[in-house]
Amino acid sequence: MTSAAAPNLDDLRRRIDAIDDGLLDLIHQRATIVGAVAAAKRATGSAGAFRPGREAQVMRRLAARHHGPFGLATMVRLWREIMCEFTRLQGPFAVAVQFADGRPGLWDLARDHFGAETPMTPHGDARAVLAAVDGGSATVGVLPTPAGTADGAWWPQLRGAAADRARIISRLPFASPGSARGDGLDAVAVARLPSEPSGDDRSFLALDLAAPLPDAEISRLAAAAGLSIHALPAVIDAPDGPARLAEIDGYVGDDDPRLGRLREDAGQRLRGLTVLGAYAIPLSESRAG
Ligand SMILES: O=C(O)C(=O)C[C@]1(C(=O)O)C=C[C@@H](O)C=C1
Repeated sequence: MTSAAAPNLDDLRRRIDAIDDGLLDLIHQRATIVGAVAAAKRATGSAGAFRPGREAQVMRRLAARHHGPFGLATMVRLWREIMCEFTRLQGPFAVAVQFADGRPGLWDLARDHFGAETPMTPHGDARAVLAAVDGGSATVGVLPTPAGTADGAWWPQLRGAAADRARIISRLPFASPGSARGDGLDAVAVARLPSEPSGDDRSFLALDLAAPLPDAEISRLAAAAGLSIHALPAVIDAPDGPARLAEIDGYVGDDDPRLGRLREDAGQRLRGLTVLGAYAIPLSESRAG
């Protein structure tokens, strides 16, 4: 009877070295291709390096392919770092984060999502984060996901008609909160980018109402227009009537014809309707992160 020779540690490490060399060579090849992607974007006048919809598609494809003992969440972290580096290589990329009351949860989520080498600045409140995004000193702002009736809610500030206004463009964490010091915290990212669908999205609408409307009536009006309400997570009282935040299943762009139908059916009850943005549904909702 022959027994298989015990693996030789030096041989195994030589194989690891060869794999590491191969991985690094592939990353260098990827850099060359991303350089060509940037040139192609410039040639077609296609705005901006950062494409959160495309990044979500890349992550979903890799997550579907992924198997074995190497953790999915760690794989996502590696690719987040890779894609953030390739975003920075195409142009300035900086992140403004709400970091209030010494609570570092959003900072951790932002750093994990946008990369350890991306410049990040802390801001004491959401208004300052949005000012940094509007003023261009930050490409992206990271803010708590809107909920409830909080005073100083930031989402009403995204209402407006300007085509280049800041919009919600992603939700964090995309896979796992890791060791973020936030205890279940989740965040959204805002940026002055044209929003683009990832193929599996949710959208945020601000509904400026003339008077309070029951949730069931909002859902009925939305359904009649072909829109499915995922949640009605937040409301504020404004002098002319309440503003409701609606989270919609699927992607809704500024010129979605369903919005016209909703305006028509709601009539005087709806004073204003703004698309606040959309986000790719995180992997953590469809698969353990
Ligand atoms: O596909 C692009 O547009 C790229 O710029 C490439 C890339 C990547 O590294 O895969 C980098 C940045 C974008 O946010 C999305 C993807």
